[in-house]
Amino acid sequence: MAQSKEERILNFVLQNAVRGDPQSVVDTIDKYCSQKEWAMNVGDEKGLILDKILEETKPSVLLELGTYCGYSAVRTARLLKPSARLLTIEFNPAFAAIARQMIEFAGVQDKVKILEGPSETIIPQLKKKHEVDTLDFVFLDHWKDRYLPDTILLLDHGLLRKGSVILADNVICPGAPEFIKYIRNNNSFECTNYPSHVEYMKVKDAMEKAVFVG
Ligand SMILES: O=C(c1ccccc1)c1ccc(O)c(O)c1[N+](=O)[O-]
Ligand SMILES: [Mg+2]
Repeated sequence: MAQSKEERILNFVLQNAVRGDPQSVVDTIDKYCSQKEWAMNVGDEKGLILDKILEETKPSVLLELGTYCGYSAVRTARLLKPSARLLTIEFNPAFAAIARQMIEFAGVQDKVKILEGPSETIIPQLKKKHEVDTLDFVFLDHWKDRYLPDTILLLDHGLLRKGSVILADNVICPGAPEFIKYIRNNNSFECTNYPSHVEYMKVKDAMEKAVFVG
């Protein structure tokens, strides 16, 4: 059976990156996806914005929506303190299987747990089933029309606290207009926009940071 693009990305990493070295995994995925096949990783340019906000926030409990091949999970985990934990939700079982292998190869499996299934099902389970109190950091990078309903779910289930940071990818391309309209008009959030480009392309994109102020 023909290999999927995601399998080709994983195999390129297994053959070219250094086991246990998350930076080499990130760099190798960026090399493949910028030179061989485009893929929807947050990428090197927006990845530096993610890095900076993680280093400012120093989160202990993190949630990512949209694991894909595990690029941003590895990129995030490489910056976390040893006791920090990242929960990452992926709807697509094939992507989750690739990400699991990517995360294990990078050696960050002790910090990262993949939760397979729909975000609308898993978010309400975070407190009781996954022992989350509140989230310090949330990275939105899944279906763009889920950004707003899932943010509302996080609020409704008491998963945000004063200072919780939401970082959303792709608020220009493909775009998340309903999310942006809601979050920028809600006094419970302080928003900052970070202009950038779609990963591995010259097309304009941006990330939006929204800090929950209670
Ligand atoms: O929606 C797409 C998309 C649409 C069409 C074809 C390929 C990808 C996309 C593009 C860039 C992203 O950074 C990203 O996170 C996504 N996504 O699906 O979550
Ligand atoms: Mg994205």
